[in-house]
Order: sequence, then C-alpha cells, then structure tokens
Amino acid sequence: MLARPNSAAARIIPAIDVPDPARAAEIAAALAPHTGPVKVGLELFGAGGPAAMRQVAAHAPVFLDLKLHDIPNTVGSAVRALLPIRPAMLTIHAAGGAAMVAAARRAAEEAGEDRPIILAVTVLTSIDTETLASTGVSGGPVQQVLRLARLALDAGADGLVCSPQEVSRIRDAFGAAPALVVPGVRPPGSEAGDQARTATPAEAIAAGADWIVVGRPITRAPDMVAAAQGIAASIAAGIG
Ligand SMILES: O=c1ccn([C@@H]2O[C@H](COP(=O)(O)O)[C@@H](O)[C@H]2O)c(=O)[nH]1
Repeated sequence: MLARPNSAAARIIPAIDVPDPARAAEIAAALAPHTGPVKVGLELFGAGGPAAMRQVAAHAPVFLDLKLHDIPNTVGSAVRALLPIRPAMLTIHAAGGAAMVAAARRAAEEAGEDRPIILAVTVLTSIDTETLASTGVSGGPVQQVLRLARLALDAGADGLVCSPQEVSRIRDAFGAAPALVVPGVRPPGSEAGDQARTATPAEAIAAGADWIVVGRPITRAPDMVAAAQGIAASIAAGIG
C-alpha cells in the first residue's frame, strides 16, 4: 500500500481534470517531480478509460477518484475489475452503506500487499448545510461526516475523503490511523468556485490532512509547476 507522505510536496495530489488523455499525461509528467500522487477522476477516466489512467500512472501513483456507489456486489466487482490498472488509492461513497464498503475492501485485498487504499467519501466538499438539508439530512455537514466516517471505518475503509473543515474533528474522534485525503483546498486569494467547505493548504495540513487534492488552482494557473511549488512552500512554512 502507498505509504503516508514524507514531504510537503508529496502531500499535494493535483487533480488532472481534463478530457484529453495526451494532455493529462503531459500535465502528470510536468507536475510529478513537484507533487505526490496524481488524481484521475470521472472526466479523464470517462474520456480515456484505463488506457488514460495507465499513461498518467507512468509518472506518479494514481488516486483513482471514481466515487463508486452501487449495490455491494457491483461495487466489489468494479473494484476487482480495476485492480489490473493498479490504482494506489480508490474512492467509494460511504453513503453506500457498510456492506458496500466491506465488499470494496474485500475485493481490494485480492491484490495482496500492493492493494489500493480504499477511501470512503463522506460529504462532498461542494455541499453546504442548506444543500445537505435539501437531501433530507439535517444537523449539518460535520455531524454527517462523523456519522459516515464511523460507518466506513468500522466496515473496513482505510481512510476518508472529507473537507478541510472536518479534519480536526475526525482526528479527535478516530486518531492517526485513517488516511485523510482532503479536497476543497484553496490557496489564499484563489476562487472557491463550486467548493463550499474550504480552507487553505496550510490550514488543511495543520488540521491533520495526510494529502490535499488541488485541481483548478494548479491546472488553471499560468505556471502549473510554480503554483504547485508555492503550495508546497506554504505547507512547509505553515503559512497561508
Ligand atoms: O468531496 C470531494 C471529493 C472529491 N473532489 C475532487 O477533488 C478535486 C477538486 O478540484 P478543484 O478544482 O480543486 O476544486 C476534483 O477533482 C473533485 O472531483 C472534491 O472536490 N470534493
């Protein structure tokens, strides 16, 4: 399994959300010396499938963020089908329930020691209190994140995806063991866009994130490498 990061740069997962596999491989090649694992998500996987993921994986371990959410048999089978492309990390939705999480973990274990880290997405970082309430969940994101975190970790998830605003609460409740991968991260002065629960890279890491996921603030910057280096410097200094 992928080890926890040991440098500020290694904590940054750039999200390569482009629909062009060749461009994605170029971005991965440029950023890999300055960051950690790279994210392949629904946009790139939808455009280029396993072949696109393999091209990216030539440069860095892949955080395959497909957010699987289906009946347990289907999710277990989907995880099994993805093992040959060797994702380092793979996401499922905690809201799929304990049996679904357990099926994902069991399937991942078929890969042996090099198996992917199974990460359960709690509440998407684009969801605020009002949006969550509109789906029938009252009490706010923190409460729901903690509820889903317990469900997922008890069922066998290796870690969680949550916003920077819940990281310290998760560490308080569950300690150092769960791997925490944290999107919704915005360097000071950058646009939140559709992200609702945000904090800066340094704040997310100080709260206890293992990895932060940063997409547009890096991939839409005039100089992607400089943007990634700036984020790493802010983490190392604990500022920003
Ligand atoms: O709750 C979640 C889970 C995953 N993501 C993913 O992270 C990146 C964030 O991209 P930005 O451009 O930095 O907003 C993106 O690939 C999402 O699919 C998330 O944002 N929130």
